[in-house]
Amino acid sequence: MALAVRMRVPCRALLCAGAQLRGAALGRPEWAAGGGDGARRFASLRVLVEPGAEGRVAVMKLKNPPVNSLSLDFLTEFLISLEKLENDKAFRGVVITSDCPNVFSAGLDLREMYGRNPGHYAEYWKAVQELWLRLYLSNLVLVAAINGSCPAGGCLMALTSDVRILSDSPKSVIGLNETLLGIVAPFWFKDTLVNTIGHRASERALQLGLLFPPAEALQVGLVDHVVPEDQVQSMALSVMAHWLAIPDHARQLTKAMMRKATADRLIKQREADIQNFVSFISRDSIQKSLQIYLEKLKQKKG
Ligand SMILES: CCCCCCCC/C=C\C/C=C/C(=O)SCCNC(=O)CCNC(=O)[C@H](O)C(C)(C)COP(=O)(O)OP(=O)(O)OC[C@H]1O[C@@H](n2cnc3c(N)ncnc32)[C@H](O)[C@@H]1OP(=O)(O)O
Repeated sequence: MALAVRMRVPCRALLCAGAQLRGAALGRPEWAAGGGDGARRFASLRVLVEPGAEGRVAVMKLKNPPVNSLSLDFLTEFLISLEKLENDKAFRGVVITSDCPNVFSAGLDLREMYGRNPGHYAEYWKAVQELWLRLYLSNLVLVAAINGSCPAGGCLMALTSDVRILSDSPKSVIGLNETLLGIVAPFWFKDTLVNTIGHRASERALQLGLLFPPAEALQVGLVDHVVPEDQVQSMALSVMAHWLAIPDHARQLTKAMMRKATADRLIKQREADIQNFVSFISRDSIQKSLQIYLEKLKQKKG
């Protein structure tokens, strides 16, 4: 337990203080309790939290339409929700899934990284780091019920979970496709992938910006199960029951033992990583790549 306590992420209080302020700015500082489960069911604008099973599992539904892009407001609300669950001793596991049809998450919000100022980029990147650290080091059992497309930052989020279930649908592609946008996956995205599928498979996947369809994602070990779309959540809850059969303290210490060194690499150089991001994303050539990519996304419709 001591290790688990030591692993708590630094700067969390700072970000959450900022998060509450941001919540106030949104005019929605309070969590709305509702339903028969009282305080156990709560929601912000962009994250729904519902009881999953036997009162010890929560289901977090990402609800940032149309594509669950990880905007700064979304990240803030997600982090507050997660902290609430971490602090509630009743919860031992969380299933993370999407409330948006056909998309788990479109990844980082490109509008947060395009045409803004360095201060904004720094604030955004700090929130992205915080999301990864909080999820990667979570004491809870996390199961990603990936019910749709899961590129880049969406894939990173899924990779922080202990288990990944992917829906068997042509839309459900998953991977770190950053190179396709003309950008580079940061080292801690890469580390998380390597820890999941190994070095050679990661090298290929990262350089080519591969988005794996379900059968290939399963084969390479990017996901643990592929099931029909309507069974993703029930499978997630059934896998969760298996993981919850293990005593928490032993499982948490083992998880920490497996993940701490990877997390520490970022923790030791958070500020430098922010500065790297700001200078990289501010380059004219990178802004141009993002502009072209955003235009392509728009044209796809018309
Ligand atoms: C030297 C080392 C230095 C290191 C520095 C590190 C730098 C690296 C930085 C960051 C890493 C980046 C990580 C990321 O996550 S980048 C985001 C990658 N995401 C994607 O490529 C997905 C893009 N989206 C799609 O492919 C599709 O939208 C879809 C498959 C998810 C869903 O398709 P569909 O249902 O058909 O929806 P639309 O495409 O029509 O989209 C609807 C709407 O949403 C907008 N949109 C889509 N994705 C995003 C996004 N990620 N951010 C913001 N907005 C997005 C899209 O433009 C449409 O908008 P509209 O036309 O205004 O309606």
